[in-house]
Amino acid sequence: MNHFIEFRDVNKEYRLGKNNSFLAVDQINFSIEMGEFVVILGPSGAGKSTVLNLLGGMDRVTKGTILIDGKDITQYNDKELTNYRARDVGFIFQFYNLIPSLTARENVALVKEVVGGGLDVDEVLESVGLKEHRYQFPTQLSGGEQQRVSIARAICKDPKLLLCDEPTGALDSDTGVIILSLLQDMSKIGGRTVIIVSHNAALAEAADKVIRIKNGKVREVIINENPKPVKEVNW
Ligand SMILES: Nc1ncnc2c1ncn2[C@@H]1O[C@H](COP(=O)(O)OP(=O)(O)OP(=O)(O)O)[C@@H](O)[C@H]1O
Repeated sequence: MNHFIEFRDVNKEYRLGKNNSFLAVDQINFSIEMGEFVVILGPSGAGKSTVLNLLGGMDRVTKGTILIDGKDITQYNDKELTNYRARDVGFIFQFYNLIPSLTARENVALVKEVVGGGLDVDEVLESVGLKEHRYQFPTQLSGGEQQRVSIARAICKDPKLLLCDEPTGALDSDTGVIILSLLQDMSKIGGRTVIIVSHNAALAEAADKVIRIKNGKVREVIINENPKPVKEVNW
């Protein structure tokens, strides 16, 4: 069976000075199917963000293969990797990285302009509940609203996958639930592949697949036959 995403024996070693190195990702194998809502869990320093960065083409493996939709991204040259990042991956981070001098709408439209193609900006803003706020600047928006802008920015190019690194890390828990619910809908209703890195083990109940990482290794992969809607999880 061909998987949408496959990590095969992936290592990431960081060089620390001349004679020292650190294996942040140690022989990792896992697969993800198209449209899955996946959470990568693990303690601080486990290697979660490193895995996400390798998946998003922001960093290169030391060894191993990463297949995305049948293509081995570890073999991409710099230009191919830049194109992959720009067209195929939507990133959502803990801090929203919005451009302060642009309105919500302009922040989203800018990405579309750079990448080309994609979805209608106003429809995307409406789908994340920001229609009324689209002409406001980031400082005039709440944290949850700013994160919605960053989600709109990530999905407007209609990427193959959405990668989210602690997307609720800077939000209060009620707002966090709303954002996670929106991300779950992106997968359940929108059919997108959504991968979230989190410390929050409660999120496991809502995921189709849970990948637990510790000390750079996959400790466990759990497939949930009946994931809960985020709003029904006991946070
Ligand atoms: N550029 C780098 N150079 C050296 N070591 C690094 C580098 N980036 C990450 N590491 C190390 O790799 C390990 C894994 O880091 P990573 O950020 O992937 O962990 P994490 O599970 O995402 O942690 P957290 O939940 O705290 O963000 C850590 O011990 C970190 O110090």
